[in-house]
Amino acid sequence: MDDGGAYLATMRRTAPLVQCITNFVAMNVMANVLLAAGASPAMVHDPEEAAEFAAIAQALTINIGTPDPRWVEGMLAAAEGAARAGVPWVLDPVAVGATAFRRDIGARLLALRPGVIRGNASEILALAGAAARGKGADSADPVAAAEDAARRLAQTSGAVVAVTGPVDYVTDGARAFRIANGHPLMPKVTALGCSLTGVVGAFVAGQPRLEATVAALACFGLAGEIAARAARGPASFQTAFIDALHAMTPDDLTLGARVEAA
Ligand SMILES: Nc1ncnc2c1ncn2[C@@H]1O[C@H](COP(=O)(O)OP(=O)(O)OP(=O)(O)O)[C@@H](O)[C@H]1O
Ligand SMILES: Cc1ncsc1CCO
Ligand SMILES: [Mg+2]
Repeated sequence: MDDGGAYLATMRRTAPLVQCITNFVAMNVMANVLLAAGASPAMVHDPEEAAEFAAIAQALTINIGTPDPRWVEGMLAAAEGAARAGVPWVLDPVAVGATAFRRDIGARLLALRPGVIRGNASEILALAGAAARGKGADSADPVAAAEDAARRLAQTSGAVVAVTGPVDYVTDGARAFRIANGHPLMPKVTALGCSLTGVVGAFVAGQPRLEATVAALACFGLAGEIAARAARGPASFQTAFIDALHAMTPDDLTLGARVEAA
């Protein structure tokens, strides 16, 4: 797992169409982050078209950040459409432990077998059925506390599970990696995690799920490190982050990725 650049190069070459069902907070920044990374985002969520669109996308991502019943119908239809068409899909279970509504949505989506689940530590703990201390969309648990839950969730769901935070942890239930890239300004910009879920979708389109997810996380974290050098605070950081993602070459990623087997 020492050539993250190859996964970035393939993603750029194919420029995958990524269908994003995401929250109202994330929609604009997520689309811009995906364009900067080299993918083609499309925000398509209504049940009238979500399943049909999933069959023409190269990846689908579903984020439950600001749900309502009609959007949930669109999420379920899209996940089913993706499964029928063999399109990989990524679940971002925002604040899944916070309310009964979110727990129910999380369980229904999990039953539709996401290829990857990407969340912060509190979200992965809650989705796995363990005690979690999430503070709404923010994590209140350390990544290390969610590693066992992530491994179990990967084994029971068949998904690759990514827990993000200061050091990310990714597992398919058998193998696992830690990714040390990133910067403390990243959680100070809302929806960067949601945007990362989109980038994970772009990387897993047509590529092996575990390795592509690790490469996506390293790429995202490295862009954060580069952006921090030019930033004066969270607002200028967001701008610099999109620029850094756009400027990153496959060689930059291979040299800058800090990935270790766990
Ligand atoms: N303290 C930190 N230091 C370095 N990198 C971090 C830190 N916290 C988060 N990150 C990085 O920020 C990115 C987003 O992860 P995070 O866990 O904050 O997502 P999230 O909680 O789902 O965010 P949001 O819900 O706001 O979209 C990841 O690339 C992660 O590695
Ligand atoms: C702040 C916030 N609230 C619901 S979704 C979201 C974006 C970060 O997950
Ligand atoms: Mg999140």
